[in-house]
Amino acid sequence: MIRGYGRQAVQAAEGPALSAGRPLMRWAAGGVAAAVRGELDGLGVPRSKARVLVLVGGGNNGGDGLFAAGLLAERGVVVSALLVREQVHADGLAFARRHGVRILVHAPDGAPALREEDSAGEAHSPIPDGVAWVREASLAQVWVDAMAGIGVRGGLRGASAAVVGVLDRLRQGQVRPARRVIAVDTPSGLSADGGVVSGPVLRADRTVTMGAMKAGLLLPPAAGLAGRVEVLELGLEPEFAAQAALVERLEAADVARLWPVPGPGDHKYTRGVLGVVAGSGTYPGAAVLTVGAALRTGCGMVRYLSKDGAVADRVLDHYPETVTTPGRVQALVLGPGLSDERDQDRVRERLAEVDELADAAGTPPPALVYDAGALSVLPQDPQVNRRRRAVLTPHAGELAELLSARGTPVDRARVEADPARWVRIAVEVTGATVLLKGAVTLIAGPSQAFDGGKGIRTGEVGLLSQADGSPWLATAGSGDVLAGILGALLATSEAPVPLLAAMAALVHGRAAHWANPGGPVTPSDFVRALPGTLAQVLTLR
Ligand SMILES: NC(=O)C1=CN([C@@H]2O[C@H](COP(=O)(O)OP(=O)(O)OC[C@H]3O[C@@H](n4cnc5c(N)ncnc54)[C@H](O)[C@@H]3O)[C@@H](O)[C@H]2O)[C@@H](O)CC1
Ligand SMILES: [K+]
Repeated sequence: MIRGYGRQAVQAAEGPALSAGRPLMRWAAGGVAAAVRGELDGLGVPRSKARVLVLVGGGNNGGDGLFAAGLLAERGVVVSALLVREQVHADGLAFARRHGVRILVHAPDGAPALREEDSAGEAHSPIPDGVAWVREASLAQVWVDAMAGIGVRGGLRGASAAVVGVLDRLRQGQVRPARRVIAVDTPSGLSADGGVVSGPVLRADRTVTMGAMKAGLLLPPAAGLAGRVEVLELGLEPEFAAQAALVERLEAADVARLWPVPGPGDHKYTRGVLGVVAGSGTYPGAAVLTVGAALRTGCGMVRYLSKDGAVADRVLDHYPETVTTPGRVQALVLGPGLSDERDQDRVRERLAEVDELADAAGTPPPALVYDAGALSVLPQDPQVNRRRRAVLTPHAGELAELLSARGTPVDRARVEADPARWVRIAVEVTGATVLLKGAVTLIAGPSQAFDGGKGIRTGEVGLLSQADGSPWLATAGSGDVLAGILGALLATSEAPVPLLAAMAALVHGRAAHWANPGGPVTPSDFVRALPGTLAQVLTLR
């Protein structure tokens, strides 16, 4: 489980360590310098030709950058530090100077002039705007962004913002992409607390974050600017364990631990039966994908309940193990491949039938996945949805539509600008668990949905963020597969619904990768890859 912390928690965790005199900044700088050396090696740059530009802000983030600059220069790398503030970390600056880092000073906010220090760091010779540091930037194979970390307030302004603008233009104009950007702690300008991007940010290839993962690095859209994120723990694990996280992310080992693996005493009914109401004359393939995904995720039985004979025949052609007679189910997937009003009537009818069967047997009504065409038939009463373990699987556009139809007007762009906020609002408005699909999938659930669950002490935060799939996953039919995986999990496990949704997202993303690592995949490919993916994940149990 990866836990993402906000600024307050980081400060609370670091405070005692700093008071105890632990040299956190030196360790942090050591990690940054190692990451820079790793990137230079990856680019095949010999140490004698290596050039690095470090962007230095006025706080401790800049301090990390200055110490890292000194450590690199000590090893023979040509390092320039561009100070975007007049006052920077004094010890860091002294250290950098001592090791021969070239110091360039950006003038105060807004002013165009730049100056360069002489080797003693005393006399400053004015130099024309854009000459020294832009030349250095274009020569450097690695840029290190240490302008601001968790101490940033609002979007980048002044010299920092201007520097990002220049570097972005420089990067765009270059044919040769052989350069890496490493962000220190966070890409400067991003908040540790959330995923909103409120100003210019230098997109990083890699972020070395200090002490623990920051919530903002797990949340879109900010997460998309951080590149590969690695945590430098700095021995602060016990301190962070005592802090509250803002968001969580399941890893494969968590999924393995939580997965409903059948025991010797199980039979098809104890394992769980899933009903599927999906597919139509217009989109028959959705039924095949949803049923296939559910079967290959593993449940006792899948009942295909849509009463469209032609679609049912197609499903049976692909999966003869599908049962097409009505009967009791523990979970129901509603909506993939359904679109018009007639389809929605069908959803209501099938749901009523299934509920009647459960009622007659005195068993709880099935848990529900509302996907695509079924989102519009979700009951208005949040209590109803909460009670019956309902989960919605919209993308941003569908979420905006759903909220707008329920008296909370919002459009797709606003959802995409702050999905963590809107997914929580959607939980409040609907009472359901909401899985918001995207490059990063966010899951939020009503607090009750996290309760109990066989002593599972994960998922307490109420917000989960999964980034398991590659952009190749964004293809028609991908959501039908996710709905099938999730349905199978809901039918077979009583774990808290948000955890099941996060598990489904992880397995979905991994199966797509497993089907064809690094290349294009079709949903049919990743349905086929599901059993192998799961077997691999379960080795971590
Ligand atoms: N607390 C600690 O001892 C440790 C902190 N570390 C580093 O210290 C950082 C936190 O340091 P600080 O609290 O000093 O804060 P930061 O250095 O993250 O941010 C403060 C700096 O950003 C500038 N700034 C703030 N908002 C801005 C805006 N909108 N536009 C432009 N500039 C802006 C400030 O003027 C100041 O120069 C962490 O992110 C991490 O990199 C590490 O050295 C590990 C140990
Ligand atoms: K930074």
